[in-house]
Amino acid sequence: MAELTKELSGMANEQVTAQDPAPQDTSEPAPTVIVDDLHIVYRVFGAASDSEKGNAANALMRIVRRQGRPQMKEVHAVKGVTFIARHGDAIGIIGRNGSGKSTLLRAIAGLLPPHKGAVYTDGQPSLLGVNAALMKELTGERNIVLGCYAMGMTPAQVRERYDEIVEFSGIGEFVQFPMSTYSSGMGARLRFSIASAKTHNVLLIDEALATGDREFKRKSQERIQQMRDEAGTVFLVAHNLDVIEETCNRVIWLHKGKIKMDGDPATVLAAYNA
Ligand SMILES: Nc1ncnc2c1ncn2[C@@H]1O[C@H](COP(=O)(O)OP(=O)(O)OP(=O)(O)O)[C@@H](O)[C@H]1O
Repeated sequence: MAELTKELSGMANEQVTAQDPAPQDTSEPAPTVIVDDLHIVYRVFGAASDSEKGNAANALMRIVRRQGRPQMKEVHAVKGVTFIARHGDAIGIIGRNGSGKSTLLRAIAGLLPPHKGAVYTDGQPSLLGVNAALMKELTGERNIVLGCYAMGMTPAQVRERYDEIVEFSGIGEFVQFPMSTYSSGMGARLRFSIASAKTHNVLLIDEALATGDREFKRKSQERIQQMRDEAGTVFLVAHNLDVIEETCNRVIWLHKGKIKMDGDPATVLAAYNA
């Protein structure tokens, strides 16, 4: 990994950096995530070609002609992204809708195969997203237990952390109700509480804090800080730039699948808002 780090720092890249990279400092924390010239391409089957789209007559003709083979379209969502994240980093990822933020997180979590390039991670990253896999038809209680098992906790560890998870989520007696009865904010809070009950080397948070209220936001920011202190790395995608500014020590700005800027929050957010 050290060799790759050296190699990457020597690589030419077109990204704008807000601050000059620090000279090689041997006391720098070790890398947790290395993203090396990553390209992610989605293949959408059944998509219409550009000349055919958006036309009801064309759609009808396709049905009448029983056109068998669907068209395949490619969406190049991440285009040559390169960066290194280190222990103790909290990295905010910002950018317009469709700029590739969620795709990048999913690729770091190992859920999307690179079309080109690679992602190297220290341990298995955990992705906590708006659609994180909790089961709506099960109660909060059951989801806490299953979620903790899914993160590799033992029954004894689950028993030990259970009350704290419920307390942190603030969902109270709703823990006994199916998650389908929760508001989106309650669901997001429970997901964050479960995910943060375990120390992660790399935690990826996709908009999960967006729906929490002010009190929950404060608590979750403290929890993220605690994870950083325990030398984990946290990635945070949020449209709420205040959350990014208050929580992160570094911000990556994605634009049309490429890194437009990478640096300290004040500088990058100022440029983004300009
Ligand atoms: N499952 C998918 N299949 C095909 N294309 C996809 C898929 N998911 C995302 N895309 C496309 O990839 C590009 C990047 O999407 P992505 O969701 O990563 O952006 P984002 O920055 O997270 O957007 P938002 O801020 O709206 O959440 C977009 O053009 C989107 O249409």
